[in-house]
This record gives sequence, structure tokens and C-alpha cells, in this order.
Amino acid sequence: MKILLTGAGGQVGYELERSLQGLGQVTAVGRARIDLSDLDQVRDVIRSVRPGLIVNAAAYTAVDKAESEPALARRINAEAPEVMALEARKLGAAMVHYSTDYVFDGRKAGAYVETDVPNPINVYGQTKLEGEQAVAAAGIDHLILRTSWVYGMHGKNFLLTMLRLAQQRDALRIVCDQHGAPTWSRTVADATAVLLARAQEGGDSWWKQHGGLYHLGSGGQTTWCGFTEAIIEQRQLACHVVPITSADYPLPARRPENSVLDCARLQALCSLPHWRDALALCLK
Ligand SMILES: NC(=O)C1=CN([C@@H]2O[C@H](COP(=O)(O)OP(=O)(O)OC[C@H]3O[C@@H](n4cnc5c(N)ncnc54)[C@H](OP(=O)(O)O)[C@@H]3O)[C@@H](O)[C@H]2O)C=CC1
Ligand SMILES: Cc1cn([C@H]2C[C@H](O)[C@@H](COP(=O)(O)OP(=O)(O)O[C@H]3O[C@@H](C)C(=O)[C@@H](O)[C@H]3O)O2)c(=O)[nH]c1=O
Repeated sequence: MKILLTGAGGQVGYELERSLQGLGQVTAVGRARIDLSDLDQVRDVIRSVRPGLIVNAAAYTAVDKAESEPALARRINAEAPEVMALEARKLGAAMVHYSTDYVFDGRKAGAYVETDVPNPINVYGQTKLEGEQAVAAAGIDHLILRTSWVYGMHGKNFLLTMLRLAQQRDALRIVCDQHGAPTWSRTVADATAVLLARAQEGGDSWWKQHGGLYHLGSGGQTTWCGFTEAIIEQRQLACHVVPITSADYPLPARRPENSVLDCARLQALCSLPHWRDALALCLK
């Protein structure tokens, strides 16, 4: 099967390029070959590659910048995935699409399940929700995988920012009132590959029974402050972490106070590591 992977230069796309190898012939493309802000180009590339599966790991992920560029964020996060899904329908192809914990407003007391009603509180979350809805509405075999707080040793992310700042400063001031689960990019890619291997074995009936929306995050939960403390502890860095509130760290976009994802639906199909274990493996 031909697989078209977008966002190959991103954190998740980088890991997917390896994880998807056993599943088919992967055409991995970055922004230079397919710019999601150019919807005609998105159509043209899909029509020339003619994939049996589209895995869309490209996205506008600059949460704060999205507040001042809502039209561009919407084109990349909502309109381009819609075009992909409509092209997939014409080809009879399936699609894997990624979304975010930031579709939720964070006011729930416990972990969010797939049936909880989203209510984004920032532009990024709103445009990602619109992308989910467009893919789901296209009537194709699809997986929408909502993940959270993605980090890895590749790309721009919170882990690498903390490792850099911890070398430069004696103390880091980090918010302690946002709750979530840091998720290694490799966890996302490996879980995707497990699902797709099962889909290949199961065929049409697998998609009918198991397709749709999943929460895909690490086990456990913490805060950005707790995540930073674990990074510093595991790397044995001599840097002090000072807990602060979100109000002490004003940013253009609001973040949900709680975006912990309940991943039980996915855990019935594949195992997901605890965030501390995944962090240790990643740092190795
Ligand atoms: N990062 C996170 O914390 C989380 C991410 N997600 C979701 O997971 C998915 C993967 O994200 P992740 O890998 O972490 O994100 P990254 O920001 O690491 O990668 C995003 C990729 O999208 C590409 N991209 C951005 N704009 C365009 C464009 N106009 N045309 C083509 N490509 C573009 C980037 O290209 P370039 O390298 O050229 O900029 C990059 O390769 C996304 O759907 C994201 O919303 C969900 C929850 C958390
Ligand atoms: C760098 C830094 C950040 N912070 C705070 C700011 C913010 O509230 C919180 C998170 O930092 P960031 O802005 O890097 O993370 P953010 O961009 O909010 O991360 C989000 O990205 C998108 C793509 C997602 O889909 C989400 O799941 C989530 O991972 O940490 C500090 O408190 N101290 C610091 O020194």
C-alpha cells in the first residue's frame, strides 16, 4: 500500500517515517513538497501520489502565534485536512489525522474521554477541532488521534527548551496549575503503527468496528512544573524549579487548566507507557 505522510519534518512525522516503514511504501513529504496553506497544492500532490492511506502529521502548532494568525491556522489545521479527506474519499483511501488535548476547555474535574464535548479556549484548539470535524464528516475510513504535550529529542518542544534553559539558568519559573500528560513523539508514532497493522489485518470490518476518535497520551498526569522537575532530576541537572501560576506567566493564548486524556479506548488495543517511563527512555 502507498502511504502519504505529511509533516515529515515535525516531531511526530519524524518518528512516523520510521514506524510506518513495515506497513507499506511511504512517501514522506515536508513543507517544501506540500504546503498545507496552498489547498490546490495539497490536492495536486495527493492526486499524483494516489495513496491508499494518508497520515497527516503536519499542523500549525504555534499556540500563541495562532491568536494573531487565525486564518492561516484555520487553513492549515482545518481546511487542508478537509481537502485531504475529500481527496481520500475519491481515491477510496483511509486517513490518520492528529489532534490535541487543547480542544477541551479544561474545566472537567477528571480525565477527558472521547465522548466529552470539546470547547476550545484558544484559536489553535478551535482550528484543530474544525479539522477533526472535517475528517470525521468525509465518510472515509479514518483515525483521529488526539494527543497531548508532545516532546522528543527532535524538533521544537518543551523538553528541549527546558534542557537548554537549565544549562543557562540557576532557576526556572514554571507554571504548576495546568494538568496534562507529556507524551513522547515516539509513543504517538508507535501506537499509530500498531493500530494500522491491526487495520491491515482486519480490513474493512476493522475500520467499521475500530475506526474513529481515540485519545493517545501517556499514562499518569502531571503539571508543566512536575514535568520540568522530572527532566531535571532524570538528567541530574543543578537547576532549581520555582512553581508559578499561569497568571504569573502571561501569554497571548489561554491554556486549559486540565487537559488529561483518558486513553482507555486505545489501551484496549495497544499499551501506552507512563509519562515518567517514556521520559526516561527518551532521555536515554
Ligand atoms: N506538539 C504538541 O505538543 C502536540 C501536537 N499535537 C498534534 O500532533 C500533530 C503533530 O504535531 P508535532 O509533530 O508535535 O508538531 P511539530 O510542530 O513538531 O510539526 C508540525 C509539522 O507541520 C509542518 N507544517 C507547519 N505548517 C505547514 C504548512 N503550511 N505546510 C506543510 N507543513 C507544515 C511543520 O513544518 P516545518 O518543520 O517546515 O515548520 C512540521 O513539520 C499535529 O496535528 C499537532 O496538532 C497534539 C497535541 C500536542
Ligand atoms: C518556557 C516556559 C513555559 N512556561 C509555561 C507556558 C505555558 O503555560 C506552558 C507550556 O509551554 P508551551 O507554551 O511551550 O507549550 P504549549 O505551546 O502550550 O504546548 C501545547 O502545544 C500544542 C501544539 C498542543 O497541542 C498541546 O498539547 C501542548 O503541548 O509552560 C513556563 O511556565 N515557564 C517557561 O520557562
